Amino acid sequence: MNILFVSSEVEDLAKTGGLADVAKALPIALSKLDQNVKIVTPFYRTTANADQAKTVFENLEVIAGDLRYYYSVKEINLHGVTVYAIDQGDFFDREGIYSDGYDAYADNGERFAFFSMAALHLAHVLQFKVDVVHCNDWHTALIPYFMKKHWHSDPYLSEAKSVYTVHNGAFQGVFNLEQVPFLLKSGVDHQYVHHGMVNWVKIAIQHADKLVAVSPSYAQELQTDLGSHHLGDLFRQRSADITGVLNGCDYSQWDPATDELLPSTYNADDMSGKAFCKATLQQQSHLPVDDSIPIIGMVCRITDQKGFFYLLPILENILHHNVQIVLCGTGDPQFVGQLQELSEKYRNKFYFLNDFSLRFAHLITAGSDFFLMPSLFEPCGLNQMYSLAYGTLPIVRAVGGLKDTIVDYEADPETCNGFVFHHPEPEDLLSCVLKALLFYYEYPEVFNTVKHRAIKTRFTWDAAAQQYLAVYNSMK
Ligand SMILES: Nc1ncnc2c1ncn2[C@@H]1O[C@H](COP(=O)(O)OP(=O)(O)O[C@H]2O[C@H](CO)[C@@H](O)[C@H](O)[C@H]2O)[C@@H](O)[C@H]1O
Repeated sequence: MNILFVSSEVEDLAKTGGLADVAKALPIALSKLDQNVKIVTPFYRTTANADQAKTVFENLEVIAGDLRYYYSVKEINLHGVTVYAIDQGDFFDREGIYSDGYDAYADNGERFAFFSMAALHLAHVLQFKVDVVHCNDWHTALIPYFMKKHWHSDPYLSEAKSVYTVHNGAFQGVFNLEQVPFLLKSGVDHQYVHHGMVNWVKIAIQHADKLVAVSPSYAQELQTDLGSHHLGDLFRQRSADITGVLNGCDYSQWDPATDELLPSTYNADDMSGKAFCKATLQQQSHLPVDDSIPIIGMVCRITDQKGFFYLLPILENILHHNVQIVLCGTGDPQFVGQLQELSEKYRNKFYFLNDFSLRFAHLITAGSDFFLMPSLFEPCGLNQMYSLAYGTLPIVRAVGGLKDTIVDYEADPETCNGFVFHHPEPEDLLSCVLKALLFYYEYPEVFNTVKHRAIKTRFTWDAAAQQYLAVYNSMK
């Protein structure tokens, strides 16, 4: 099949979160299944590996009404998969990807409406006869609509079907139409405009041939009022076309046996290197180096989604116990401020790195005993899979993909691989963390057995790619 995979971020090139991990690993896994995949993504100022990019087209033009937009295309080889990076300086040659800091760029709608159309235009320019256009999250959510409205008689796109994957349904691309000249001028049917506003994800739900959620539980949750980010009615109307496909874990990047970012590698048969990683983590976090103290690690965007509003009220309570916490993340300035205050107050117990650091993320994953993900919602979650692979036991809320991947000790001692709580409330979270700590101190042998079980768990991208292929084939 000829697959055009369109994503606003791709790991190794540009990344702010889990979408990037998927946009690299899934196309590579699909190409290993002999599919012809081409990735399209923006060429940002911060795009890494830019030195390897070669310009393959210049001065291409897309038109929206009387507006003309010009762009070039750079080609990059990503482990055998061709990436076409849309180079449009006004839109993408900036400090950040979506924002300069915390505030989103005011013209994000315009930037990604253009990008979505340019991705389709590029398929035409390449004379790539597309079977499936696979779009991801709000940035590319207009694509299924553009395909029907503007490309229905194009020789390369007229027979193409569209798949829309929901990685995070909370971000819906809601814009005032007046502030998106590209969309305004290219024409949008009036039923999608409410009080001057357009919700791109709503349009994708109505126009994509198939919808995929990044875990089976999230596919269910999207069809409930509570878990659908207010889109439940629309998702329910498409229930026959929604599939849940659990993301995989990219073990070429996340395997403690081969991880070049770690001070010491280790594997299930010899986990001594993990203790060295723990000591290094304690050292780099300016915490007492002591193997007997359990470390709870966290790596994430610091947002409501990740549960900070009910973690913060009990963080001090956790810190009163014999434990260390290491957190690496960026996000909401208010949460960040509170976390910084706490880390100063508990210098010997809590280290907070307010940064985006791949190296430190790997060190936390390897050096911690527990990995905390108290998410309010979690479409799939990747870090719990990474931490399992490193023998680091996840403490998670039973939601979305966390529910599909982590089994609590009390639910099933034979298959358990972590600790699970249910209600997004401080008390529930606290008692789960304390239970995990008790387990660490009181039952070291069982803890060890579960660690060994965790490190052997596998969630492969091959399995996920096979399921996506089944979705693509179902549209033929
Ligand atoms: N400060 C930091 N330093 C270094 N690395 C950092 C970091 N903060 C985050 N990361 C990395 O970014 C990625 C985050 O992935 P997640 O899947 O956990 O969350 P995200 O909410 O972004 O993704 C959304 O899309 C993905 C993909 O489908 C879903 O799994 C998820 O549930 C959904 O919310 C991980 O690779 C993590 O290590």
